[in-house]
Amino acid sequence: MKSLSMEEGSCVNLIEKVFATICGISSKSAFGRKHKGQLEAIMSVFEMISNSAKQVYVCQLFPSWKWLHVITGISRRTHEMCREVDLVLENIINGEEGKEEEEEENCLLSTLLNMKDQGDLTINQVKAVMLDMITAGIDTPPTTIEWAMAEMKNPRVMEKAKEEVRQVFRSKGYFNENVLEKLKYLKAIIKETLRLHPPAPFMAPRECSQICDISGYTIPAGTQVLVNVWAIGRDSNYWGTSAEEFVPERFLNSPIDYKGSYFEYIPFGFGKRICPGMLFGVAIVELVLANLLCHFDWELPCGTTSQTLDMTEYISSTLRMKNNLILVPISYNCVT
Ligand code: HEM
Repeated sequence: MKSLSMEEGSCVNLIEKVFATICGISSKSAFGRKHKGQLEAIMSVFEMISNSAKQVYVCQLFPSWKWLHVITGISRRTHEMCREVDLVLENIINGEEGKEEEEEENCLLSTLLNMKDQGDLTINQVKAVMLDMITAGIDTPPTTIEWAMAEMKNPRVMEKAKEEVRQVFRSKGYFNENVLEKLKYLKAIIKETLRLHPPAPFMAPRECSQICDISGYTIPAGTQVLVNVWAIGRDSNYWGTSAEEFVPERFLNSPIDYKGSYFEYIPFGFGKRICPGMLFGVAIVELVLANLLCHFDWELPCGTTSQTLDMTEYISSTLRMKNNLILVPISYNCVT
């Protein structure tokens, strides 16, 4: 977590800071020790895909207008982007394949390449998994961290979180997977953040396999269906009169988890296509937040108060804060 060092007392664009750290963690587990040389290539793939995901295409609403893609040049641009992404992935993979045996290590890419050598995967499947890791795994944890820190504008929540994190750090001297288990309130904060601000508010689209009836509406077979996780998370039928408020306590002593078996709470989706990076993603968010809260006090910049902090949402590749969260870190020595 060295890259999380902050300049005392100056304004910090939190998501930018956290993004770089998480990109490093994710690409290290995907690409191993050599990830540093690949970071730029990985980021270029991420940029290309997320820029294309930001576009709204008319034929998503009117599928019979697909010809519009051809005459407006969208089809051509999409093919060009795919070729470019493919080339970058090819270069990353060739770099890994060219490694001497003693250089090989236990990262996702080398595991996938071993499977490919044994005939269990094709090269296109290897590329597809790596692309999934980059596109689905890099943006979601930083977005969650930014929203969690913004919601902790409530001093009661912030104080309680800092107290818990610092107490645990004092008794252990570090954070690892076992120590994170003790951070019950922090875990509740993350759950509450994902309830109000799910980074993927519509999950992956589903296709209706047979005609069905929902609340009097007939949904024909083959219809693309989007599940509105965001609206479900704010529905007062499930969350009561405080549905719109940030109250982490609702998750203390609650059986609701991330596994998609409580349909009122599905920030990681559910069923066959539930997020495969769930455990990894939650661990990253917990680890980064624990460190931020342990080693720093946080203030809003001059002129901003918890009432005026802009919490407007913005749909990009994930559901982000429209205006990045700017905070002022004050170093805190939690050992003394
Ligand atoms: C806070 C962090 C994260 C959140 C909230 C999140 C959320 C989601 C959601 C809602 C889906 C769609 C699930 C569905 O439609 O049922 C998804 C899919 C996916 N996620 Fe995550 N995710 C997170 C982190 C990660 C990480 C760290 C990785 C990789 C290391 C990852 C990899 C994936 C992949 C590959 C898919 C696509 C699965 C498929 O299409 O079958 N996610 N994620």
